[in-house]
This record gives sequence, C-alpha cells and structure tokens, in this order.
Amino acid sequence: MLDVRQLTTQLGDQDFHWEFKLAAGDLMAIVGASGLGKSTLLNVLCGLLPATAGEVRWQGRDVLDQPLHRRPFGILFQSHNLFEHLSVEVNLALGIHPSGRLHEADRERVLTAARRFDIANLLDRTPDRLSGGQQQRAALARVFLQRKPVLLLDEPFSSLDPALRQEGLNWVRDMQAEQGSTVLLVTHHLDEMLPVTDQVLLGLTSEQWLSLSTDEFERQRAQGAFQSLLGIDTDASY
Ligand SMILES: Nc1ncnc2c1ncn2[C@@H]1O[C@H](COP(=O)(O)OP(=O)(O)OP(=O)(O)O)[C@@H](O)[C@H]1O
Repeated sequence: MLDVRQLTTQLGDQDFHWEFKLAAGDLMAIVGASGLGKSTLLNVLCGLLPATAGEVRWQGRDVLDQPLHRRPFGILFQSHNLFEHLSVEVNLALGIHPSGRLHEADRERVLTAARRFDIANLLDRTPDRLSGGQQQRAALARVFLQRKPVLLLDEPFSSLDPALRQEGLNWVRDMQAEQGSTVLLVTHHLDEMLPVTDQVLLGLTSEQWLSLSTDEFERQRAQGAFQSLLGIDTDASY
C-alpha cells in the first residue's frame, strides 16, 4: 500500500496538498488542469522536490526520510530520460549499477531487458538515433532493470501518436504483471487509460485532490460530474 498523508509542499506562492491511498499492484491515473501540481506530486514523492510536511508510507514505512536512491520509486518523464552521449546499452546498464559498468551476468540482464522491450538491435546506438517510441521503450527498459516497486510515470507517452501510446501502455501493463509494479501515471488522455486504471486522482485545486476508484469516477462522470474540471483532457480527439 502506498499511503500519502497530508503531503504538502510550496513552490513560490503556490501551496500543494495531497492525500490518497493506492493498493500495491494497482494503477492510478493522475489528471487535472495544467499547473495544478501533477508533476510536482511525482517529483516530491521521488525526492526531486522537498516536502514541507506530511508522510509517504510504502508498505508501512515512511520513505520521506530516505535518500532518493533508496526510495521505492522509479520515474519516467515525457522526454529526456536517457543520457544523450551514452549508448542505449550503457543507459540500460545504469538501471542496474550507477557506474554503468557491468559484470557478465548483468550484461545478460541488460540484453534480456532489451529483448523484452524490443530494442536489442539498438544497443550500440546513442539516443539521438532512436525514434521517440524507441527512446521511451529504452527508458522503460531501464526502469524495468531498476526493479523499483512503484513506477512514477509523468506523461511518458504523450509525445507519441495514439498507436504508440497504446503500445507504451501495454509495456507498462506487462511490467505490472511481471514485477507486480504499482503505477502512478500522469495523463492528459484519460479515456485511453481508463480501461486499465484502478483509481483516479483528480486535481480540483493544487490543495484539493479527489481520489476515486475508477468505477466510482465513471459513475459520477456519467451523471455529469467533473466536466468543467476535465475539459479537453478527456476529449478523444487529439
Ligand atoms: N521547481 C519549481 N519551482 C517553482 N515553481 C514550480 C517548479 N516546478 C513547477 N512549478 C510550478 O508549480 C505549478 C505546478 O506545476 P506542475 O508541473 O506540477 O503542474 P502540472 O499539473 O503537472 O501541469 P501540466 O499538466 O501543465 O504538466 C506550476 O504553477 C509551475 O509553474
């Protein structure tokens, strides 16, 4: 269980406040208007931004006092996940060891992950010679190798076309199935996500977030709720 209690931070003169629980192995979509703090939440969880108050418990243990590398989170951004001057192979190796230098057994793991994400023929290339979809697959493969139990995905497929977005989502689903990953995913394409989403975290303001099961969210939306909040976010025409 990921248990976020009265988690608070401040950026400039804007206050943020989040509170929700997410069962281990579940997928939560994070939605809401631009600027409410969806990315900020992920950044505070993984330690890229400091919390000013509150608790984040994973499997009962508070993680906010832990250094970044010990936290249970693997993070994936919309772009710039890979080191541009390093080969895909070394980028993946960094998921296993911070130096990127590997023993033979680790090398085998990198190759297995590369095959898994269908990029085994691209290991020698630098990221600038990969398509957008291939770059995100390589970045996912690195997160896969990190074996972190909770994945924080910040619009990881937004820059891709709908078919590749669906493919990216399928890779995430596979990771969930194979590693039991718990997933928090910021999206502007909620309707694409809902079939695989267990829970929705909907920003009303930066200090007020609604946490609903997907069934409850759909029930309330069918009755006309959330329209002004979601606006074009749920529009299927992109
Ligand atoms: N490091 C920072 N320092 C100061 N302000 C920041 C920082 N990061 C984000 N902000 C501000 O915090 C607010 C929330 O930003 P955030 O990126 O979390 O929003 P978001 O909900 O993810 O928006 P979007 O959907 O546009 O990506 C914005 O007003 C943004 O300008």
